[in-house]
Amino acid sequence: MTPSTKLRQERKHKPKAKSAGLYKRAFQQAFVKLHPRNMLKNPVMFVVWLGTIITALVTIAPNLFGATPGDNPRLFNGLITLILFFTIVFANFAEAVAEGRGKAQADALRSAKSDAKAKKLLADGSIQEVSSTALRRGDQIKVIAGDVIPADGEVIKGVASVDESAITGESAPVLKEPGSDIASSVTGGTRITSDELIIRVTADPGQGFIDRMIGLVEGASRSKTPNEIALTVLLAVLTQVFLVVIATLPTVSVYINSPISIAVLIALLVALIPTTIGGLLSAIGIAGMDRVAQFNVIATSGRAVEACGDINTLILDKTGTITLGNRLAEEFIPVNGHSMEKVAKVALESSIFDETPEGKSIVKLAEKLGAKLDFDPKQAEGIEFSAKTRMSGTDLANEVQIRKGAVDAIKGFVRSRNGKLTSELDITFERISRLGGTPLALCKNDEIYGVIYLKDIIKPGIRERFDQMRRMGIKTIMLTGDNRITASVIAEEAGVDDFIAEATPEDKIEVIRTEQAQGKLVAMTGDGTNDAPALAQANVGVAMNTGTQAAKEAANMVDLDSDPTKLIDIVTIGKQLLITRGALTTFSVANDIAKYFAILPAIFAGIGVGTLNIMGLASTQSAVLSALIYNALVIPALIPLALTGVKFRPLTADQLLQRNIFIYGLGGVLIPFFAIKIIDVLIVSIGLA
Ligand SMILES: Nc1ncnc2c1ncn2[C@@H]1O[C@H](COP(=O)(O)OP(=O)(O)OP(=O)(O)O)[C@@H](O)[C@H]1O
Ligand SMILES: [K+]
Ligand SMILES: [Mg+2]
Repeated sequence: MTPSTKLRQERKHKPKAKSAGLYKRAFQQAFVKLHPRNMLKNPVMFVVWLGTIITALVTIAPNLFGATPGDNPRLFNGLITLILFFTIVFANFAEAVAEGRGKAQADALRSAKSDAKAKKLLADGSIQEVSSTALRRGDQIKVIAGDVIPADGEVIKGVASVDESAITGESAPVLKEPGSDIASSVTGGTRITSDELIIRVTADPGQGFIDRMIGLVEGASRSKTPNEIALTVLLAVLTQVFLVVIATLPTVSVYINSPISIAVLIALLVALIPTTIGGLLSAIGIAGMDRVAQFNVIATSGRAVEACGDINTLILDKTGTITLGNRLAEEFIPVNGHSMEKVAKVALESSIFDETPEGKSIVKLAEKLGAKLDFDPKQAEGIEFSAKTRMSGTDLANEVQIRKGAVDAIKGFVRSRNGKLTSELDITFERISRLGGTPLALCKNDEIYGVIYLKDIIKPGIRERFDQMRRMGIKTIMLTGDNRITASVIAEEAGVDDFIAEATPEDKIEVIRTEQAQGKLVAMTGDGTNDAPALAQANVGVAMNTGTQAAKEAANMVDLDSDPTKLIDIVTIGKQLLITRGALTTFSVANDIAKYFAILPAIFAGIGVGTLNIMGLASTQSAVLSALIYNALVIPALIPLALTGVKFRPLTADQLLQRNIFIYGLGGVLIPFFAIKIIDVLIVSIGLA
């Protein structure tokens, strides 16, 4: 099995045998994590950790803090110590399982990485073999067929095919060549399968794409997100409040002449502080990033995944996102009395240097119609398409300028040369646009020859996805460089909430800023260098892996499959992460009510307040033990939910909140009543209390 197929399988489905090993390792890790330095990171569990030490002490010396009530304090204190210890181990286990899934992925990635030798080009043109770790940004290297590309870089010379399956899992080779934004970027760890390339290194060792991916999936650079920090602080405050309340109990108990043992006090404290969510919190966060990775999306931070859950506005471009994107020339429509032969010839001339799919399809259609070049391309110059000019074309030696592009752009070009504009052009433009196609006007100097009809198809099922977004309360905006009519037809058909046509790269940032100024969180997906500023401006920017280096660096997520509609899945995962955290917090806090009623009678046992024992538990000791055992077991019981997330439904945030408070709040109050009662019956029957 090659590393890449291995990686791919890892991503798509995890074999069962592997997960057995994963749990075993996680269990070992759970004990390693008992180190106080690690425990200090989690205030709630640290309190349990301190409690365990104290109960261990009073197991050895029951009268350490004064005489203890009860028949066999050693056994009782020993049992509490054991249960508390496992409460911590279970919490550590949850985190270790979540981390372990990432580690398995990182191992697969590492096997795709090579420490191969690199052929470095020296200033005098000679080649020196160096270790790939010796390469620096700006170095030039040579790779030949069969080599693993030793570093991330940009092709400056040569044309070759590269197998990128180590990253994308897609085995079809990709053509790499200089110049074109997209095709010129290569990733270290991928393999060149034909010819040779000269590459300028763009990343220092350890900073490359695969290195970053490994770091991310391993959680090395996973820092707590603002939401997570806020919740940790809240849980710490809650813990402190309970600590103060319980610290006052001994005074009260002396006053009412009902002495309470230190072990019972600690048991009550641990039962009341939010150990369930405290124990599962980091596992939930790690699992969120992991789920995004399962979708073949690399998030640069947990914060980015989380931000997805709060997104109000989703900005998508038209071509390739809402439509299939293989915008191909369907037809040439002559205007101003020109013949089809003439139009096909000018169309061919306009596109011989155009490497975009649009350009290549125009050449193909023109050649099919019999068009031939009557000049030497070496004597001509290609004018590359840019999103700003919305035109491309060819300049001939004799000052002849051939252009094709957005109709208003070409009209501007012809007008500036005092050319004549006719209504025939406008009619054709409108007819194509109404079909949802993209019309490109075609001109040679000041003369318009015809219109090229670029046909594109809306992706199947996209309408349903936008409906789903709407139900979640997310507004969708289509942003396109195309004309208003085409944009409105596609927007209508696809069912987006709003659209903006004839958008320049500057407009894209402006749209995002406007939304953000209204307090909205914006997600956007894009692939071009001209999308980079907008990707950086958006709260969540998802770059396509096929996109340019600039786009990938500006974004906070990279989609390895380059499927722009995945933004919709990522938003779902982000939402799910926030919902899961909220649901388990609700459940954790609601649990306290039952645990409180279970332990309370034990506190006041000395004054015989039997009526407080509403759960009818066997004895004060069995009540304390049952509540604590439940408290410990609920953590591993909820690990699967913490890792896979609460099932997601496309509802608005308010509807979801109500629903979850109902399910996890009410469930959280009721479940422990039954569970603690059952545990009580069990431990009495085996004679533990
Ligand atoms: N190769 C090309 N040559 C000339 N003109 C082009 C070419 N490709 C696109 N155009 C014109 O430029 C306009 C803007 O194209 P561009 O690809 O920048 O759109 P965009 O802003 O990325 O939006 P979208 O991808 O949603 O269409 C197109 O609508 C078309 O009229
Ligand atoms: K608790
Ligand atoms: Mg585009």
